[in-house]
Amino acid sequence: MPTDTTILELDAPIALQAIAQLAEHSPLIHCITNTVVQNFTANLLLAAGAIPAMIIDPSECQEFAQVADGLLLNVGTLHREHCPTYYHAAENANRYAKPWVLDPVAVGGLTLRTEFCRKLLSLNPSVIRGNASEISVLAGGGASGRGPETQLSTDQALDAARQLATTIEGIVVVTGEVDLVTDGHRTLKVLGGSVLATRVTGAGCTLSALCAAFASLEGDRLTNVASACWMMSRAAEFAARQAAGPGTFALHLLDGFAQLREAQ
Ligand SMILES: Nc1ncnc2c1ncn2[C@@H]1O[C@H](COP(=O)(O)OP(=O)(O)OP(=O)(O)O)[C@@H](O)[C@H]1O
Ligand SMILES: Cc1ncsc1CCO
Ligand SMILES: [Mg+2]
Repeated sequence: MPTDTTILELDAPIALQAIAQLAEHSPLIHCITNTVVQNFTANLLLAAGAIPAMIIDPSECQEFAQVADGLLLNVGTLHREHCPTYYHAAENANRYAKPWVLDPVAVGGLTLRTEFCRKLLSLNPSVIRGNASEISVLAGGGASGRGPETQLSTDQALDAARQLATTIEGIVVVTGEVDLVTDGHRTLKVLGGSVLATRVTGAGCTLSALCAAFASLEGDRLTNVASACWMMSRAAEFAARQAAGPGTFALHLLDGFAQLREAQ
C-alpha cells in the first residue's frame, strides 16, 4: 500500500463513537507497568470505561491472556528478573490474538531496556506508544531523551514512526504537543491537550494503557487508537480549566475521563 503523506486530524464524531464503544464493552486490560504509575493507570482506565488488572506472576499471565482483552507492557521500572515475564505475556497475547501495547520508557540511554525492547519488536507489538526520542531510538535512530523525557518534537519522529510501524506491521503513536498515530501508510494527528500533562508523572504511561483498551475494540484500529489520544487531550483540557496546579490537574484528569465516558 502506498504511503499517504497527508496527515488528517481525527474527527471528533469518530472519537466519540469509539469512546461509546469502550463504555459498552468495558475491555479488561492486563497492565504490566512501572511501579510509579500503577494506581494512576488503574484509576484512569476505570474512569475511561475499561477494567484494569495488574498481574505479574508468569503463571497467572498465561491464564489471564485467555480472558483479557488487551495487554500493556511498560518498561519504566524494568528489572532484569522481570524480562522473561514480559516476554511470556507478549507471547501469550499473540497466542490468544489479543492486542498488546509496548511503552518503551527511556529507551536509548539505558542498555538493558533498549536491548530488551528491541527483542520485543520481534513479537510484533500491535501498538507502540512513546515520545519522539523513544520512537526515534526504537526505529534505529540515535536521539535519546533525558530519562523518560523527550528532547524532540513529534514531527521530527514522524519518519521513524512510519518506518517502525511498517517493521512491526502495527501502529506507532508518537506523543508530544501534537500526537501522531501511524500504521506506516496512513497517519492521523490529535491536537490540543495541556502542557500540565507533562508536569505530572505518567500521563504517557496511562495513555499507553488506554491505547491497549482502544486497540481491543472492533473496527479500524488506527482510528480507535487515535481516539485514545483524543480522549486524553480532551480530558487534559477539561482538567487544565479546573486545576490550580499539577496536583489538582491529576485529580481533574480522572474526572475529565469520567465525564467524557458518561456523556456517551
Ligand atoms: N507540550 C504539550 N502540550 C500539550 N500536551 C502535551 C505536551 N507534551 C505532551 N503532551 C501530552 O501529554 C501526554 C503524555 O505524552 P508525553 O509525550 O509527555 O509522554 P511521555 O514522555 O511518555 O510521558 P511519561 O513518561 O511521563 O508517561 C500525551 O497525551 C500528550 O499529548
Ligand atoms: C519517573 C519514572 N521513572 C521510571 S518510570 C517513570 C514514570 C514515567 O515514565
Ligand atoms: Mg513515557
